[in-house]
Amino acid sequence: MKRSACLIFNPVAGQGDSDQDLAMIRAILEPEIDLDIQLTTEDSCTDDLARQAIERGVDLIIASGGDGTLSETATAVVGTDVPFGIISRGTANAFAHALGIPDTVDAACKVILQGVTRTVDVAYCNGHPMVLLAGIGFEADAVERADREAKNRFGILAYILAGVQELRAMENFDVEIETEDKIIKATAAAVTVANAAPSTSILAQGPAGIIVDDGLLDLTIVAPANRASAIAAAFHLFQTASTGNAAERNDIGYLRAKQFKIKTDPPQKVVVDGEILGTTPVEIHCVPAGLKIFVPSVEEEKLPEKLEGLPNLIVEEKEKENG
Ligand SMILES: Nc1ncnc2c1ncn2[C@@H]1O[C@H](COP(=O)(O)OP(=O)(O)OP(=O)(O)O)[C@@H](O)[C@H]1O
Repeated sequence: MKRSACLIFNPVAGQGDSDQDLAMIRAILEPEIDLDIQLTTEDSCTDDLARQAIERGVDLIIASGGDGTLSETATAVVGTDVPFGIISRGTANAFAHALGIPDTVDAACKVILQGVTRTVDVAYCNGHPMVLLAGIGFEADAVERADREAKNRFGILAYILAGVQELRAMENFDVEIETEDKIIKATAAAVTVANAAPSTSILAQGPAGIIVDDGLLDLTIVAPANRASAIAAAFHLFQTASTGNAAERNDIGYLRAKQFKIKTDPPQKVVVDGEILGTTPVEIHCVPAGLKIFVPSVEEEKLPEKLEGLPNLIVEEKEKENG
């Protein structure tokens, strides 16, 4: 019997041709999966569409759109044991990048068909499910500035432009961070708590590598003294993300914990998985193994290899051993 899935599809996400994207998704998935296609509208509650489908007993939930659609759908799937498929068609595609899922429609569909799942941690921020990260201060303002119209016109540039604008108006705030075993007070320009993060979320990159199934959250504090230091700190974080070495500057701090209570003076905006959630204070705690997602099978990853050009080269493929 075919598996059943609810496909939640945002027809206005990203800059691609959504009719063509939907046709491709149907062509790849429908031979093996019965699709109940739900198109989102400007005012539809995407999470409710997913919740109702789960109540109807669908085998999987698939979301296709930008990070907004994916994060709203994820809130309904968290804690349900229903596997979640991601077909990313947005601007930044942070979900796909953070979770190691391809960001092209056909490759993402193939991952779902392969059926390999992985259980990852999630978190709750003031009771709201969070798969990626919470940004307090700087990042929150940058997200608010990258509006729909700008994203349509400039794509990923909209986020960068918004970030640069924000950098000019950077203001520090006092922060108190309480974990399960300590209280930290400092001055900061941005505080980011990540469960998972793509390397482009540079403000989350204090620690070397964020692990999505370790039962812990990674907090990064960025506290540059002036605009020049802010740019240098941003560049340093960009490097930590690309090299895998932890940050070493004095104006960057990081720690891991199961939970964080964060207060700021003055109150700061909070963005969770790309959407403005409200303002500080926040309480964020990790829920180990809270979400089951489709991921590429390990065999699919091409191991680095270069043999061409060796003298007298012969390569024979062996038959695959069982197990
Ligand atoms: N049919 C629709 N018409 C207009 N707006 C819609 C429609 N469906 C969803 N939306 C709006 O799209 C927003 C979510 O967009 P989403 O994040 O999926 O795409 P995006 O903005 O292109 O991606 P990214 O966040 O990566 O830039 C929601 O705010 C929702 O109100």
